Amino acid sequence: MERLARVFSKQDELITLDEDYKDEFETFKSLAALPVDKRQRFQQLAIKLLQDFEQPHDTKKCAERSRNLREEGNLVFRGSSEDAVLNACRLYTAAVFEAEDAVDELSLAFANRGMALQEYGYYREAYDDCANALECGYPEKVRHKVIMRQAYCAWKLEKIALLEEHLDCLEKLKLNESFQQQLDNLKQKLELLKNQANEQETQEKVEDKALGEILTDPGQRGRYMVAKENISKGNVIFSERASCFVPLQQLLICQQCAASLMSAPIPCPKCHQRVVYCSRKCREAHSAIHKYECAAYRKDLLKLLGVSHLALRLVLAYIPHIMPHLQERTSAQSIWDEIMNLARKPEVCEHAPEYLRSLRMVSLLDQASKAELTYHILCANFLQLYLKGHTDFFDQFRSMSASTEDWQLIISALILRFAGQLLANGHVGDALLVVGMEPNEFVALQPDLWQKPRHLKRGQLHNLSHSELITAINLPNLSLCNHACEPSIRTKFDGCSVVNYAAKDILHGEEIFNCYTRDYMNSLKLQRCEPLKDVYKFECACTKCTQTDPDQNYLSFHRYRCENPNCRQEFLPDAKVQRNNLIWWLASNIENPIICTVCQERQHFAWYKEFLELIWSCADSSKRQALFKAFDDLDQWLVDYHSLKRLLAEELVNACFVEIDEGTSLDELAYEDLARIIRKQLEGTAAQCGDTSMEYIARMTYLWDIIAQKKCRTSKKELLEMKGKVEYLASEHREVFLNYYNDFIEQQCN
Ligand SMILES: C[S@@+](CC[C@H](N)C(=O)[O-])C[C@H]1O[C@@H](n2cnc3c(N)ncnc32)[C@H](O)[C@@H]1O
Repeated sequence: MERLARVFSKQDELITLDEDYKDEFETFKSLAALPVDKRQRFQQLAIKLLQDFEQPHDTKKCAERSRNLREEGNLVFRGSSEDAVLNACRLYTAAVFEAEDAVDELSLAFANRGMALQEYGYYREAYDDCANALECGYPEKVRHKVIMRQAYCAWKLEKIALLEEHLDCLEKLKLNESFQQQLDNLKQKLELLKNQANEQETQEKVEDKALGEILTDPGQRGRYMVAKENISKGNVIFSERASCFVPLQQLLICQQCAASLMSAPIPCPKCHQRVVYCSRKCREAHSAIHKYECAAYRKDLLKLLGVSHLALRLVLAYIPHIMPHLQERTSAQSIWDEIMNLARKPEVCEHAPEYLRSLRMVSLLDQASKAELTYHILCANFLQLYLKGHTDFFDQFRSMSASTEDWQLIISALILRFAGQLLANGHVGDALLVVGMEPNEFVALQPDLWQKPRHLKRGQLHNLSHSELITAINLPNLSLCNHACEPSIRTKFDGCSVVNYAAKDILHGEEIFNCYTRDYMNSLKLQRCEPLKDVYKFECACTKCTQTDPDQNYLSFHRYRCENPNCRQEFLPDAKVQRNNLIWWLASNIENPIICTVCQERQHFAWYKEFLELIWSCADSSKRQALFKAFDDLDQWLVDYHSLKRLLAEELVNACFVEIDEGTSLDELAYEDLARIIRKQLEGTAAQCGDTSMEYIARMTYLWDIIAQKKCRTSKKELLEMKGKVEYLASEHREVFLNYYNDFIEQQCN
């Protein structure tokens, strides 16, 4: 990071930006027009840095590490422990990762992992690993073992054509008696399968609903979306699948579909374990992008470039669509003019291809600060030089009329343009992950959690309660929604797809709003204004911001009863006196004590410290009881759904579950208390964040665990209501939640 900053700062000294920002193309044209020696120095700085980023690599050491891990996996696999198979899968996965480009070891690691995955019941993944092993050159002598395994998995997956193919291949090999027996068995299975049913590829048909249409306002708010008909709360307004996203913080999620619950991640062997796929199919689908990014991942430079990495992905994904419009263009200027023509064409309808919808997103670079603009220019230039020097990206333009230099100019300008657009239009997607897991560990391979594929053990659902931002993602349809502090949509992120539900009833012709910041229930007006102005360059005039008391909703979650025995009145803190920060419990806000607005006495919150002390000692059952009582006593100071009550409930529940997870058994009353506190917390969460929010669902997992263990009373109504929330989860999580419900909870409906 430091090296890049140093180079950028030296480059910055060599360029002067015009006072008036014109556009991305003019910007790079003026850089190209720098005096030759200056321009060379400017570019050499970046080119040298790109070379310096190359990382040493020792294939022999990789092979050694991989072999050790695989051998460790073999020992575990042969062992008798309950978790042997999944633990072996973890070690074999580590062996696959560590092998990197040591293909001999890689093929063995894949083959062994395939064996363990098959044993555990992950047949699709096991099938892929057999193919991976063969592709990496699995030894000829023993290939029949892997092919037999593939055939077995194909049978389990009911893939008739694949099964036939593998059996044909095995027929041609010389097999010993035992393998011949297996082959004969599988041949019989094939006949049975053929008689059973026609193999049908279940194609998930994504219905392309769109209950919103796009209108344009000549003013600042530009394009916006309105309801084409009355839409009831909870209905789907529109869904969208992104073709471009990047994992945040180099998370190891599938680069193609953003799956986060992978059981057999397949890494790219060339870029030092930084890129993974959930299947061979995803790896294949992403190859057109990755072939240009692989070297950058290898140098580990993409993490330094923020939004420009996503901008690069847009360029890589859309260039093949844009190029046919530009075949005859002979100069950079005419190419750029045509791209801008495409970007300006009126919005035909929501069915315009994604690259056009993305080209048409608004950009706010003309309003960016000089420092911000310079940074994005230097990032775009850096990436263009990377593509030129370290990939064959520019070869595709050889058949075009314009020169490679022209295309270099265009690509720099396009990366800059997309980066500028993404600053105002980019989104971040979330998913439920496990807290505190090492970055190179995978949820689906944790033996403590699972009883079989996609079925958690009883009492383990709460481990999937950590909602984290995992992707920076381009969704040009969702980007058409303008901002209001009370959004009309609830967006569900499902890998790289989104589904937008109506968050309230919306009337025909009403504008459909997204919320770009924390909403009016979760922030003061002043706290929202700043990012809206800084990032999105507008002042919010939504109904919530313009009402007489714009903070009333937020403040209703901050009602106190005064501690002063002579006052004891209910009061709402004054946001101005509190300097727009009511979160006194954070250490950073210690200077912001809460003042009673009735008697003007400062509140000392002695009970808060006592509560935390009880949490720290909640391993002790008498302290635990005192803690439950202290929670009920919070009502003396915190009124209704005070947001601190929710937070303290969370601390309490987490602390108790740490004890439960460590084997402490709570008595019946304690479980009932815990369930009561979670229900209160859920009520508060529903009031402030909505009862379909990720916050709600995350906290609900704790109640499901208590119910699954038959430790608290419940009603059919409560169970069915909670089951309904699963709709708002990504499909891979929905499957796990529904399995859990069916395995442990459904039975209690009776
Ligand atoms: C994600 S885009 C929304 C779609 C945009 N109106 C368009 O024409 O493409 C965000 C930009 O739209 C404008 N915008 C969004 N909400 C607005 C609002 N409530 N008032 C004024 N401008 C708004 C701002 O320029 C903001 O940077």
